[in-house]
Amino acid sequence: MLWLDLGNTRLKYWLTDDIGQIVAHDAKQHLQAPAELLMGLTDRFERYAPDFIGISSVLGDDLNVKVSDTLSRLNIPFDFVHVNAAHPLMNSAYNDQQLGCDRWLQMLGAVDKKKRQCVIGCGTAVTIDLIDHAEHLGGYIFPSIYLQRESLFSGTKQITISNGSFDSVGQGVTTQDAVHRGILLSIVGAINEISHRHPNFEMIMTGGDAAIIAQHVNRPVHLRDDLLLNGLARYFDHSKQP
Ligand SMILES: Nc1ncnc2c1ncn2[C@@H]1O[C@H](COP(=O)(O)OP(=O)(O)O)[C@@H](O)[C@H]1O
Ligand SMILES: CC(C)(COP(=O)(O)O)[C@@H](O)C(=O)NCCC(=O)O
Ligand SMILES: [K+]
Repeated sequence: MLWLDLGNTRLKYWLTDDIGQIVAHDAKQHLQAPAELLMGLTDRFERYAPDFIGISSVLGDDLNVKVSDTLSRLNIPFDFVHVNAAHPLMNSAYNDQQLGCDRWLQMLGAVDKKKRQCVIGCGTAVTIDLIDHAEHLGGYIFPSIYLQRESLFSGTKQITISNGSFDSVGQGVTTQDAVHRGILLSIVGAINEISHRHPNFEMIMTGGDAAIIAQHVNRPVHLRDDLLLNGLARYFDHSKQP
């Protein structure tokens, strides 16, 4: 099986064998041209010869059509995930016409009827979702580190910070540090606030920036970079069962 996760910044793929072990995987910035990036991967995908391609996309219909056109050339069956608020594994109070497919699949990959869970996606946006014994209560969306830095750059005259590392939440004494620590604090502060409000929820984090952010959260966090993959596998496994 080949699994694709089309996020707002990066295209991720995983190739799994018939017992679900990951055989190959990669993540690449698609620079808002995912179909073109995919074109460059088609011969590799053909060599993999998967029997099915399962796709999570938050890129919208126009890009999804271009992705479909590219994949159609491979003669490999593929399908996009559609959010189902009444899925047997998890019921959601969220508007399922609006809920991002990646948020839903990350939850589907983690959901456990016996637990209260806080699932945090650290991608282009940071998403926080609360699941109480397999009931999705809803969640939060806010800009992640690069989006926040870009908005300061474009929204102010004197802040022209465009690179640097997000590695501390200590107060800064230069613009460079005040910007990077302020942004990280805004994200970590929000997560710590949600964690404080829901002390008995298990904290689970995924996404490209999970490792950077988790280390500043004031409670143990389960880092799961396979969460969306697990959700894709559960979704398509479920859709096959009678
Ligand atoms: N402007 C940028 N410069 C460098 N890295 C970036 C930039 N924007 C995003 N990234 C990186 O891309 C990754 C995005 O995470 P990912 O979970 O793949 O997001 P999405 O699912 O939204 O595509 C993160 O590791 C982040 O550090
Ligand atoms: C919130 C998101 C942009 C996160 O996407 P990502 O950061 O993984 O690219 C995505 O889940 C999305 O487009 N959601 C639709 C709006 C909603 O979930 O309410
Ligand atoms: K947008």
